[in-house]
Amino acid sequence: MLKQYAAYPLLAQHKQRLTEQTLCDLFAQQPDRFQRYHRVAADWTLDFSKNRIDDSALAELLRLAEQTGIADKRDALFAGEPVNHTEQRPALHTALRSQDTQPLIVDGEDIRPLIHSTRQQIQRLCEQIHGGQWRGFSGQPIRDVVNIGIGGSFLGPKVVIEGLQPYRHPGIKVHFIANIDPADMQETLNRIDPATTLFIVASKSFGTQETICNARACRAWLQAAGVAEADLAKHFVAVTANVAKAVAFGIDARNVLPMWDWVGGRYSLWSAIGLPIALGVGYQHFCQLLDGARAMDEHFCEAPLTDNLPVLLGMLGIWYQNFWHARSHGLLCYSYYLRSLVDHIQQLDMESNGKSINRLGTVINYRSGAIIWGGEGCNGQHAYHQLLHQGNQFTPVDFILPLLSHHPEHQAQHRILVANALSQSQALMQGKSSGQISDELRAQGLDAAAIEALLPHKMVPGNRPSNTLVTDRLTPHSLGALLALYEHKVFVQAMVWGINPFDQWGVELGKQLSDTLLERLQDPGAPADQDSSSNGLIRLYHRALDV
Ligand SMILES: O=P(O)(O)OC[C@H]1O[C@H](O)[C@H](O)[C@@H](O)[C@@H]1O
Repeated sequence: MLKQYAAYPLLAQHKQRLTEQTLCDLFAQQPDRFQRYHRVAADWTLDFSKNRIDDSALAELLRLAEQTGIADKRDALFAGEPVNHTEQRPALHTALRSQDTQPLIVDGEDIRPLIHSTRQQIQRLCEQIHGGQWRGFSGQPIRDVVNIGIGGSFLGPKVVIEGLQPYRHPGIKVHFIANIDPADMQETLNRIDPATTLFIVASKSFGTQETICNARACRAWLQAAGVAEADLAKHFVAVTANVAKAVAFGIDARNVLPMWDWVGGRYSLWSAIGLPIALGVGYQHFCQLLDGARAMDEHFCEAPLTDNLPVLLGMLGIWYQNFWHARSHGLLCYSYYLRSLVDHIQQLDMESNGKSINRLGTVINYRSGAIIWGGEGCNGQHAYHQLLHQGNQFTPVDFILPLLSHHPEHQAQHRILVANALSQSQALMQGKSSGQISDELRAQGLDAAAIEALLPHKMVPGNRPSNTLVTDRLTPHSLGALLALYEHKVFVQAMVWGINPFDQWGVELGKQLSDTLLERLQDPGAPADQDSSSNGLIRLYHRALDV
């Protein structure tokens, strides 16, 4: 698909042309690059001037977006058409934050009232828990909320809870149990009191092994603490699309909040999966988070392609993946509060666009989803930035930077963080030439031979592209907008690559195989009927148990 668009060969020519020019050349030719190549939307400014583009390459990239029919495809997404064609479902996460009151029909039913009543349920729960009316088995109010869930039922709420720590509700602490590794659960249980804990079992399917296993173990922990069967309901709520299974698990039907097939797991933090967010930072802040996402939705729908942040981010990603042969994309978050953002965006992007089959069922002959990696700045500077500066992989990155701290008494210290973010993108762009390095070494008193020996090791090639996204302050509104920005970036890229970003069949195989392997692990006398690597590892497990 991609290679058939008229813009494709022209972009390949632009790439050839721009290979000859460094980012510093481009900045010298266009001293107004920041002015030309920055855009503002929904609390965020995107500076994309430090990319290997000029006006004509950018125009061609946007023509490619246009040729893929991005505007129509976006409208189909928002209108609730079955864009997830392998599961014959719409993907209506945007409806969860919309204020539109026009009916939106899915399977013959208007989903607006469902969204509305679920929001009311979330609000009511917040009132009861924050107001101290909801009480545990011994009559004490709830102080700890433990979200048991994994994947989309974990990563989105976690990034928001961490991101909005300055807004946390004083009476509630939110914890997460995701991993089947019992250490995750036990370490959490060690920190909480059964009498004041509410568990949220968050699972769209209510069939995910890790979640159900952890939920059972937490129920047993409550029972062991003396909670009678009749009182368990005071300590459990569920969020799921499979109410029957939640009720069969033992959760009071009145305490089951709905999820729907038309919301993908990794797009679900805006639904009742966001309950821990509302409980952790307050319902009003949860609403502001949705407002921020809606502001980005409106921008995505209304702004021309040339001003459209998700389109620009998406197309720049295509530029590097498909024309400059990048394999990965880094997210460098200069905010402690955003330290887990990369985990969420990793699932969002890699589970959505990690596909090699197009919508027609054909293997694609171009690169699709990038490997997403990254972390928290400045910390990364003292770890993996070495590879960014001197390694031989072409790796575009996004810097994400709130300009102001939530701790004004430490503004001077925060300024150092800002300086580091800016200096890293500058260093990636400019590098350091042999002339500069020789001068420095000479000034330090090194002789010519020593300088010649050190020079290649100290040179920094530069010419490495980056985007910088800044906002004044990380608030519920700006965080919502940021998360929606990346959702739409992923969508734009999927449309250009012609793939379905809303299914995830690849994750099923491991789940299937693990059942058989679990049987072999449970039985020391099990036949060695797997491949020799698996048989060998099973043997080691049994041996370790014996020791
Ligand atoms: O919410 P659940 O049904 O428990 O699913 C949890 C997660 O597990 C699945 O295997 C998928 O990879 C994720 O997309 C999903 O979010």
